[in-house]
Amino acid sequence: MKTTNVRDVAVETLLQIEKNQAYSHLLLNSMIKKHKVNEKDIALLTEIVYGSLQRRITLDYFLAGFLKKAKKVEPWVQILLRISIYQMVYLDRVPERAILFEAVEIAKHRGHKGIASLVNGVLRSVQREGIPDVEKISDPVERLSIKTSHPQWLVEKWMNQFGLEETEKMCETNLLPPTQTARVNQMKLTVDELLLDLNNKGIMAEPGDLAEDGIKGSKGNLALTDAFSEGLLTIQDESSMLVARALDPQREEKVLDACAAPGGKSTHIAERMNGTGIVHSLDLHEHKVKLINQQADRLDLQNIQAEAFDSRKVLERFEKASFDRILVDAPCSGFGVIRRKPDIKYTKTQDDVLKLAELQHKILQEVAPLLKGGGVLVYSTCTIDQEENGDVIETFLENNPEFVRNDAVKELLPEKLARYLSNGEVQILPHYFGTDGFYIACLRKKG
Ligand SMILES: C[S@@+](CC[C@H](N)C(=O)[O-])C[C@H]1O[C@@H](n2cnc3c(N)ncnc32)[C@H](O)[C@@H]1O
Repeated sequence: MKTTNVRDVAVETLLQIEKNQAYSHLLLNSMIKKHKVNEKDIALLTEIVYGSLQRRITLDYFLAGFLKKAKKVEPWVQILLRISIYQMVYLDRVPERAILFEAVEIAKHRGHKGIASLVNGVLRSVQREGIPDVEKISDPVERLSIKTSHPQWLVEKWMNQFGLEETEKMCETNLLPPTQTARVNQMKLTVDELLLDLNNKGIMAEPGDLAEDGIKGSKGNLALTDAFSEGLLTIQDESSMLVARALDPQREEKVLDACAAPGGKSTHIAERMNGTGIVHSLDLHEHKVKLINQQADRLDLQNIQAEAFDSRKVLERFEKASFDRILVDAPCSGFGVIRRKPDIKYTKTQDDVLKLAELQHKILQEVAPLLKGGGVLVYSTCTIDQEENGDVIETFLENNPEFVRNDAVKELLPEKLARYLSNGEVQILPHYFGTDGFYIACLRKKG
């Protein structure tokens, strides 16, 4: 594949993400397959797609001054200009001459000569005049929004929740590529044994930064290793690995995972139980249940029973007080995983947050009676939004006085986390440890 086409595939991918609100990671994978993008070009394509998506607001701000005289351009032209400016500003290794040439070629073949000359004109002006200095924007919300490409409403919301300094650090971290991490299947081997095995095979990996089950890989895709196919590891973010630790399932217990697909935490729970007992893994969507089963098969776990079921109706399916432990890893806005899914910051709205909080509350309320007295309930999300996290737990505890916060959870979680843990709950922000942003609350039922 010629490099020109890589940029064209980038334009097509970004156009579809915008038009169909498709998830960037899923769409990019299918475009790579469809256009048979070779190994060498995948890195550049990924960088251009993610980079220009991550910095969309910033790039549009850079472009606005140069597009002033042009009438509103078509979406594909805007995207072509964005990816070109992205490469000019953020990618040192691509010569500007090549960027301009290829942008003009794409404009010619997708549009006509007039558009090609507009694209050429805009990019040449950027080259000549340089981009505006975002640090000069005086309003702090607007400056942070444009500098780190997060919508203003989100920056404002986070500033109210965390203050300017934390919000700034978080927004900057959201622009960084995520570290590749995996969870070691400790039913089969230890972290040290797996690291030795990987390093012997030339795969560079080292212990994780936060979770005791975690490793991080520097080069190559851990999902393509023999260790992955042999069920020795599972791709998972380190903050996510803390959830099963907080739940602390014991051998032979009966556990409910109310929102389980694709099965990252169910399989961890099942591993922690050493393949004994039973984990009932529910998910609303039939097609996602298949993903849980695939992971359980790969890891050779016999103690997971996955089924499609709406957790808002579990009382029709299970008996009250029949579970030792329950996990609600709830559907959420995903504001903690913006590094991986940048489209989230442009598509999710405050209305979504409110609807999600309602759903989260309904699920928690429904599963609560299923827990035995003395049992543990863990609620987690991959968001950093107070309304979906602390507020949901606060309301749940008000409505369910038989539940209390389980501060003992701090003994189960890494020492490093202690300063962020209080009253059995922790909000991890992405810049604390370079992990996803995550919320975990651990509760106990009296009795
Ligand atoms: C955050 S994801 C779970 C991730 C999973 N625990 C893991 O670690 O791989 C939330 C899941 O909840 C599911 N979900 C949404 N509404 C649900 C409902 N009413 N009942 C059961 N599952 C639901 C979604 O399909 C989604 O797969």
